[in-house]
Amino acid sequence: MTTEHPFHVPTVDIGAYVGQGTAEERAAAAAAFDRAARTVGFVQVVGHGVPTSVTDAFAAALDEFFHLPLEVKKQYRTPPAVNRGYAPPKTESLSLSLGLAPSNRMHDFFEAFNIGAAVSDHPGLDLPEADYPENVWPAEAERFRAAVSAYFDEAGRVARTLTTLFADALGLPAGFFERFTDHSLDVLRMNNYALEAGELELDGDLTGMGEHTDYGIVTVLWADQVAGLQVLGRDGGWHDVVPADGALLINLGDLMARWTNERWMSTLHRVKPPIVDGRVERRRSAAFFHDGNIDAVIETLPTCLDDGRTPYAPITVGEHIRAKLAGSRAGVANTDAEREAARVLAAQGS
Ligand SMILES: O=C(O)CCC(=O)C(=O)O
Ligand SMILES: [Fe+2]
Repeated sequence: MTTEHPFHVPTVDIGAYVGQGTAEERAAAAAAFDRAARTVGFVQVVGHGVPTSVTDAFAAALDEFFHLPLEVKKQYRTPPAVNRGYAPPKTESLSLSLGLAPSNRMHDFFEAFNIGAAVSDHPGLDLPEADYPENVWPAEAERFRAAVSAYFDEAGRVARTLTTLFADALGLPAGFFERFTDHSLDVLRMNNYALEAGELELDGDLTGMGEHTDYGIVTVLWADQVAGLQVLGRDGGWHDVVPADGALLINLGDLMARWTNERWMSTLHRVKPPIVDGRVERRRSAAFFHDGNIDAVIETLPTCLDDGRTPYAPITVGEHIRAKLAGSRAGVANTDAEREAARVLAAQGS
């Protein structure tokens, strides 16, 4: 361990990109984001413009669904190959998205509900149904669909605003990312971390969600201000991170690390809830994954070629995401994530 880089998640105000900020204000925000992306890979984003009324209704909708009986929730399961609907506790293992066996030999205890971009959102494009499946909506949670859809739209707007900022931060022409994201494979994973009393003993080393990097371009993370999320710092240690007041946490995914040849970091993270008085404190989160067009080819950006590192081989969004989901959802260890897996192994024990 070294104290050379004390761990800190920087705050960036993107208000100048949400509204019509001046060129100077935009340049300052882009430069601040670039610094954070190079050194941490996680950012507290403020000035995002998501109304509190939308996040409040969204949080209530999560409660409405997750408080339903397990048997009801299970009606909304889909096969592992379909990344939609309900995922019961202990059915997924995120560390397998890196090709690593879960550290406690158990599945992660989060339960989740996924929605995302569907074929019907893009009439006329003839997108593959397997990657853009239709959503399922729980009939028993009446306000769920409207409230979740409203938040999905806001999170998508924030993600697209961020890619506008990314083009500036990376010295690319305005609108550079649009042709890679006009039918982006966007998914919102809503997570609930809650174990019943009595389930604790069974699980020894409790993992809410195993260590992983996110797969796509950028993730917009809403979460309760409750401990649990841990981020791997450059010091090799895991650090607790909670969203700041009014902030959304933003982190970069593997496709951005590939595009920038790791000038920007796809940072490893996990969820390890602390146990207080013999129980875990319930925690909700929702990760909006902006993953890009299924057919987009991701290769090192022209402005990121000159740093002496060997570029990653070009890959399509579809190839990359399918290998990752086969790991986390279907238990097929991903053998194509050596660089990330090595970083987890180096940090183990810390
Ligand atoms: O629950 C969290 O804070 C993190 C969730 C997460 O990393 C994910 O869904 O990919
Ligand atoms: Fe994640």
